[in-house]
Amino acid sequence: MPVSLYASPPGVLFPRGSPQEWGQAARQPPGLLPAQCRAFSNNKILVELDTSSGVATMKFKSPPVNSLSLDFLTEFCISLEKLENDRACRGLIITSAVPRVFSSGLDINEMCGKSREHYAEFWRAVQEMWIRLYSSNMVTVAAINGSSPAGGCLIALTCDYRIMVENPKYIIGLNEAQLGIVAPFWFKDTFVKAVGHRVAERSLQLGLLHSVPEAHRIGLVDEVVPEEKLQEKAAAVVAQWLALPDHARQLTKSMMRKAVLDHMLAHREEDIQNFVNFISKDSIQKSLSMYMEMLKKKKS
Ligand SMILES: CCCCCCCC/C=C\C/C=C/C(=O)SCCNC(=O)CCNC(=O)[C@H](O)C(C)(C)COP(=O)(O)OP(=O)(O)OC[C@H]1O[C@@H](n2cnc3c(N)ncnc32)[C@H](O)[C@@H]1OP(=O)(O)O
Repeated sequence: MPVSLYASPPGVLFPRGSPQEWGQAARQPPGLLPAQCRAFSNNKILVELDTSSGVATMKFKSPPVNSLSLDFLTEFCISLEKLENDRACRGLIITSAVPRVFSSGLDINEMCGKSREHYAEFWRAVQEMWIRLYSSNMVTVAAINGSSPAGGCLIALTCDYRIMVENPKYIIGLNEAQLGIVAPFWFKDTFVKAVGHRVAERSLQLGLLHSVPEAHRIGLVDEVVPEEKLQEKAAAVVAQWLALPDHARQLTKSMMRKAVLDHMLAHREEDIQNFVNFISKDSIQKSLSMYMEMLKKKKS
């Protein structure tokens, strides 16, 4: 019997309507998947569950860069909830269906020129995503097949294990400082837990985006593999973790993560207010606009 780490985290994010309705239309037609495979999909995420192994693969499919918009976060949380509640699912591999990018992090458009109410709703969705993934009963593995700055890196850090594809063009890190913004305390805590205080402090203050070998060296990613080996390696890692009794692994995970999770949950509303006040400042809005301009110029 799975042990609930945080039974029913606050589900304020979800739209009304039956979760069963969601994704039905996008189900794979019968015959395309092996009998032991179930799939559901929405606009931004595809999930395939292999019921024989108990492992689901979640693929981000929101081009051009899998940015974490409010819609994306909502669909991500609904997908996580469906899997968490599915007794056939014990492990989750998160990866990208978009070439060269795992996730570009929070959608900057959601943080520019919007109302305070919108910022609050958006930030609650970011929190919800992290709470669900960080407290998941499932074994979670990030199969990072592209660049993964800021919020993208947070998703990877929130998993139990990170495997990244070796590619000189890919980068990963919490680069918020480069945008003139600040990684909130629970991004920082998640990062510190993975790489230690000194490495995290330097990386966060400088807003570093690490190459793949460097990310491996500092412990930001656990393993580096060639692209063609990624899925096989991720499946092997999940199988290794799932070989342990669920209750022992889940309680250990809960114990290791409790302090960080409790801290966040205790300060959740305050964190939303801090975000809204911070992001509404003219100076921050200007920094974000300049960063978006810079991204666009880089292309031309
Ligand atoms: C006192 C304390 C108070 C606490 C307050 C807390 C505040 C904390 C606030 C927020 C935390 C923020 C977290 C974040 O995640 S911010 C997002 C950071 N992300 C980035 O910096 C990544 C930016 N993107 C890239 O570097 C690249 O796009 C890439 C490496 C991911 C991919 O490169 P490439 O394949 O070359 O694609 P393009 O650069 O050409 O991009 C294509 C297209 O997509 C747009 N775009 C890219 N990233 C984003 C994004 N994150 N949001 C929105 N849009 C994005 C890009 O502009 C291009 O658009 P187009 O020109 O219109 O095609």
